[in-house]
Amino acid sequence: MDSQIKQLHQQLVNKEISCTALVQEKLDALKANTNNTVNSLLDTLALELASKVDAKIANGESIGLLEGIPFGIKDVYMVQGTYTTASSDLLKNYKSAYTATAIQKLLDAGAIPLVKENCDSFGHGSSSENTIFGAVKNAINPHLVSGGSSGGSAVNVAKDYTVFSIGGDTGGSVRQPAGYNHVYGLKPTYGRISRYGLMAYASSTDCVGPIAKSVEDIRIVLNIMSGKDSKDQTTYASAEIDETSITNSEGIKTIGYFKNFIESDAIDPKIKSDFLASIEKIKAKGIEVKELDFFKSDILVSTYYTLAMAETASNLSRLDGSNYGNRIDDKNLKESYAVTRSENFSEETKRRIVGGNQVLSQGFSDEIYLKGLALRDAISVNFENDFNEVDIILSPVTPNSPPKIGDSLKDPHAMYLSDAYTVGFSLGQLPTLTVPQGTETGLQITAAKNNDELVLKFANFLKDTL
Ligand SMILES: NC(=O)C[C@H](N)C(=O)O
Repeated sequence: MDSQIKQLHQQLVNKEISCTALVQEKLDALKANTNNTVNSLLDTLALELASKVDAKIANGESIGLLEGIPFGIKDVYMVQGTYTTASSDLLKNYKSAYTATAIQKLLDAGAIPLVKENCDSFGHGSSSENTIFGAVKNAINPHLVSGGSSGGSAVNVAKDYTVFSIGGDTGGSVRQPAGYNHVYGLKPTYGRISRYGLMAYASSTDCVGPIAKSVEDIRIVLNIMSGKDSKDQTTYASAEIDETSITNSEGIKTIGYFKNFIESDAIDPKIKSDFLASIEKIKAKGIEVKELDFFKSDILVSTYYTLAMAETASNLSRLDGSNYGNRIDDKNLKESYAVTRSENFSEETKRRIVGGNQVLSQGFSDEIYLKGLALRDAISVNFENDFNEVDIILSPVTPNSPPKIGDSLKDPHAMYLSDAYTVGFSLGQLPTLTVPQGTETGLQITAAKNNDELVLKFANFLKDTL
């Protein structure tokens, strides 16, 4: 059985393991880990919840599928009473006053939260080095970065410290670290899962995204978290995805890939040849493959970063030390804001706030911000047209393999460019999943809006094909 959730559920029900022993084993592994995945452990809460599950089983009561299953949470989600630091100095002592909707749904289903996970501060980064808790090390090679921003979450899953983790994906933050650590990571259609209680980075592309070791576990967790929420007006009601509907490849006849992604000078030759070899295997299974034309990938990167920086400058303007966070007092209120923000935000976050405010300022906004919005519309129309021709768009997750620790900090521009294949699908608000097959950093499967089911279906097909 592929699904770790189902396997552990069976073991709990058969009393082959106790929930307390399972939780304790994972907490010990998290505590001892040298990959820097942990910002704070939720050990007291986790063990309390585990003993309740054990008591239920001992009483002969039935338990739900997620009951007693240990999971991790990227440190940008509110969980009442826990530290929620966004890996930043500014919020290093901040405790959540409420719980995010997506996390509450998992808690209601009985899943057990173990850890708030290390990540790039406020989601700003592609390497999980922009953090006050130390760079997260890759699960396969600790000299390399874990990817980001949900690096701690992907490594915890890869190392079996958590059964699944909840990352957040604005421009690739779930998919890219999932690729770098050889696990599955989904960015659902924007609005499928409520963002309430997810610390806002760029609100128009922020998505809650599960990371796990199988398509089936992604499906289970996605179903629990999905749904309309009155606290997030962008959410919509979606039908549950049934297990049997994703175990056949019916409905997938044609897939496409972007020629200029694969022909770009920036792509690592090995990633290119592995991708093209995967395409041949897919064709051999009777699927038609079309080459698609698209904007150059550097246009995707510049459009994404223009809008993401503008949105984060606006979202983070509330963090000035007056209501939350690590306030530093100075001569007067204005100076106190300035010192608090200058001292407590990282270099990367300040770069984005300054860039974002420039993009939004008078004299620049018409030429840059409004142009960014217009390009985003054009990109979305391009995708809609593509999905009239193909059922799925396939691409490598990244043009490059994971860099060495330290390299991304030296060259932020190169780091932005490494997001070339993930950010477009964020701008289009499309469902897109990383699978750990096909290239060194995995493949990315994308479908039309609200077609998350097709993405999971194709992932199962690829597992049997590659
Ligand atoms: N947050 C994300 O989705 C990661 C992306 N590299 C960014 O810095 O915006």
